[in-house]
Amino acid sequence: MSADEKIRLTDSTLRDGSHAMAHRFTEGEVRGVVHALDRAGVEVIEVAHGDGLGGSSFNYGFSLEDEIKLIGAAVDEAEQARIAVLLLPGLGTVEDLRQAHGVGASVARIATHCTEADVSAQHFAAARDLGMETVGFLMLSHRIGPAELAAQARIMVDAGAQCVYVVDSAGALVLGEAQERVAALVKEVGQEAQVGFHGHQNLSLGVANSVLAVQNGARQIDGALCALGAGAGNAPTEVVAATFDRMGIATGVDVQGVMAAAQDVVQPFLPRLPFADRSAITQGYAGVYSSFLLHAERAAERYDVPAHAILQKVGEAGYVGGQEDMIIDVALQLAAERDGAPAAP
Ligand SMILES: C[C@H](O)CC(=O)C(=O)O
Ligand SMILES: [Mn+2]
Repeated sequence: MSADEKIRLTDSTLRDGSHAMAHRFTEGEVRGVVHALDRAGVEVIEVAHGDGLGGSSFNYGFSLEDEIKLIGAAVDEAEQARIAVLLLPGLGTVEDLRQAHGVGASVARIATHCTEADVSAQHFAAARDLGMETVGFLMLSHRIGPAELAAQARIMVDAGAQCVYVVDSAGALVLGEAQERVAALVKEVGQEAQVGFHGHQNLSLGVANSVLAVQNGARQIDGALCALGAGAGNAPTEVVAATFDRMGIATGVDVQGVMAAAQDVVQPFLPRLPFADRSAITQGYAGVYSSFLLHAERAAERYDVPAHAILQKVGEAGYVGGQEDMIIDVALQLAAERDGAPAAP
């Protein structure tokens, strides 16, 4: 990496943080966060339902406010930052992408399970036709090895992705595991596209893994203010910015500005600070999708079984995003075992 090369930080407080907020962001909160991040020099700010465009539903949780309205408000508030949206093919549609683009979103992040990059082709093509910048998101990247993951990144780049992310959705990658995956992607697609890293804090390694990602060639890194994100949260943007600055890794971000944004803008509206409690640690330990946390907590309360026990079983079963209903199934099985009833077939 040359000394004048900058690492681009994308802040996902207003998208991944939507999980931790049970998708209850108000327009005022969105405007406040975008204003602070934009003035601090963060180049890309992601805004959407936690599960991406079209996520507001019974299965994933209803948004308080219409996401297209929130995206439009973010665009209106930003002076230099570009507004990104996330889209999971099958959950969000090309029409959702058009609407987001229509109100000014200019970066399309298309997310698939790490083995299913092929379902993203139509969405990358649509995003490129709209003139949007394209980013691929390989979720639950710990589930497959570096070579297989690089092959999936190749599919996304051939479909039109300009950057592909190693997405540690479960916060399960431990240091070298993150590093190897990033290096494999850089080797496979580095001539044509950038590589990014999206870390979660379930094992408290989001920041360390982000540093290793940069040292292995990643050029885009995600964070969220106050770590606001699913599970124990994301790598905190303000900590990533401060750490990178200490290491001489240029981001163009004003460290004092993002620290102030976290403490003065985000912290006051948080229902709870993201925290590596037993459930969130279990997510990292057992490799569970971070956004399953609130679903597991609700099922735990309803069926009077521990959330961490549900998450452990969910990890053993290998469920992926979109299988939120299986959390109820697992909770019912645990309740039946507790009551001495025969387990369901
Ligand atoms: C839809 C997920 O929340 C995307 C993400 O941020 C992750 O997998 O991590
Ligand atoms: Mn995430």
